[in-house]
Amino acid sequence: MLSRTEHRGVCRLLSSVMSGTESHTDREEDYRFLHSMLMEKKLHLLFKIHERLKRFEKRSPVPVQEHAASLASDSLLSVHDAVAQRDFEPTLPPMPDDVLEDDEDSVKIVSLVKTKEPLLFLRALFDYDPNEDPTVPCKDAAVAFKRGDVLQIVCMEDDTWWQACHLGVVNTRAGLIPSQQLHERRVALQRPKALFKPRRVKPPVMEDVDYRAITGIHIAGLRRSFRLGRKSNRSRRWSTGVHSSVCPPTYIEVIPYHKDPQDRHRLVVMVGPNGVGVNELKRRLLISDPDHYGVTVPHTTREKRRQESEGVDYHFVSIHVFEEDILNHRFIEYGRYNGHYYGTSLDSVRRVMAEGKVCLLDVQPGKIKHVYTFEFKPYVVFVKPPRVEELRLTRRRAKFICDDENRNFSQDLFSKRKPKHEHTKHISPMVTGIRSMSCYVTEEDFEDMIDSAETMESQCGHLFDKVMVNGDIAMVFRELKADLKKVSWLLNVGVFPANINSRAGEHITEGQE
Ligand SMILES: Nc1ncnc2c1ncn2[C@@H]1O[C@H](COP(=O)(O)OP(=O)(O)OP(=O)(O)O)[C@@H](O)[C@H]1O
Repeated sequence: MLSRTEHRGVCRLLSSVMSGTESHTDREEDYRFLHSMLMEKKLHLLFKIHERLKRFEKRSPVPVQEHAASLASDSLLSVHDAVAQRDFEPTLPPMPDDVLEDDEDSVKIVSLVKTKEPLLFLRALFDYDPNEDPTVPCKDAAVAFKRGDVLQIVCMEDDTWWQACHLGVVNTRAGLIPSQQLHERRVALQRPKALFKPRRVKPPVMEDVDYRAITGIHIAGLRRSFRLGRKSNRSRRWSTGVHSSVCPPTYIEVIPYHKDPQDRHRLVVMVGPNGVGVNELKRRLLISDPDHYGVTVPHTTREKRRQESEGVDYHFVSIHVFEEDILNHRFIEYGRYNGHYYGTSLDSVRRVMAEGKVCLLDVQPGKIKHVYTFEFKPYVVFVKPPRVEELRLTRRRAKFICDDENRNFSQDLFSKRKPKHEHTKHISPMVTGIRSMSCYVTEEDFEDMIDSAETMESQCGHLFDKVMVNGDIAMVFRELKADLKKVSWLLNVGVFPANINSRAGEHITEGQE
């Protein structure tokens, strides 16, 4: 901007120019042209530059270098040459020979070059509060966020501090956030402390070597899905040694996802520790809208019972067919119980989705990867327990219900629990003819649940789209239902495997995790 005095000077000069030219411009349009040209802002700036140079000249500057002029000319020429030879463009690899041998008339090679410019939205996988960070260069210039928040990245040039703003927040401003590298370094420094954190470690339970890997319990018309090994020695389920090899969760790239009316619903995967309430929530969703929600029908190699129907209770298949499906990676998870195979297939998920329903799938966190594909676009809900005080309050009357088939299994599992009624009917109004027993949960189960949730979160937290603390069941259910109605979700892309649908269904034998 010109200063007031400079502006006044320029105006005076220009008006004198104008008055001087009046005698030479006899046409109105010439006059207008000259007027607009002389009043141009750029011209004023040129005057200003000229003024400055004149002032600089008066100081009789000495050349910094003797050859500055030739250097300037050299650099100018080298820039010229780079532009002329299009040197600034990325170098493409040579055309592969075999392509040229093909019968194709013409070949077009398209190369997508990713520059350093951020394209991304990131979902934060940890909480950050600049007020608690003594290393932040300026607290006011930093952005606080909670795990799960989606951040729009503005600049990633600095290795330590990136710039980002919250997505979808009105009047949001960009600010500093710790870079992935910085957060990883910090976690690595804290890790030794975490490793020495006292944890309850239980000795392995020998009976579990032959534990029943599968349940098939009716709960309100839905068969309990195969969380294989859920009932096993829980201290072993999340084996040690994983922490040391896994990078700490930092950020994950996400893309906006808008469901078109003709698109299938995304698969809803629900995970959580034993007894936290995953099935309870599934059951409530199903009852609330059976036309909208559906669950998978499992496969089994055991004999069909009188009261059961093919394709409703199970898909009854031969051992040969089942094993072939295992080899062809058709199962998300499978296992053996009492010498029979049980499993949840990818096709059973597809079937529910093809009916236009939201498929509710309940798997172990370790199996999420089998459905983490563009086909299923899973929305992963992690159900975690509240603090132990709230658990005690809310679960005082909660029971684990098992039918006859799983009674022995249940007795193994909950050996510490005292069965209240040996043979009571299921509380579910939709279940008939199944004798069941119920067991009260113990303090130890609560602790297990909390421990297990912590481990799941630290190991698979980056896969969770939604974390729900299951305290007040009515409230949690309302929140979940509202959440699942949202049409515009964000899809994690950072975790999609390169080879989609390649290998599903890891082999799990009895007692193996
Ligand atoms: N928020 C809650 N408040 C009170 N009771 C609850 C709550 N959530 C679940 N329950 C009860 O806790 C018991 C266990 O719940 P549920 O069967 O859904 O657990 P789960 O996560 O499916 O575990 P598992 O797969 O090991 O059976 C059930 O009796 C259920 O009704």
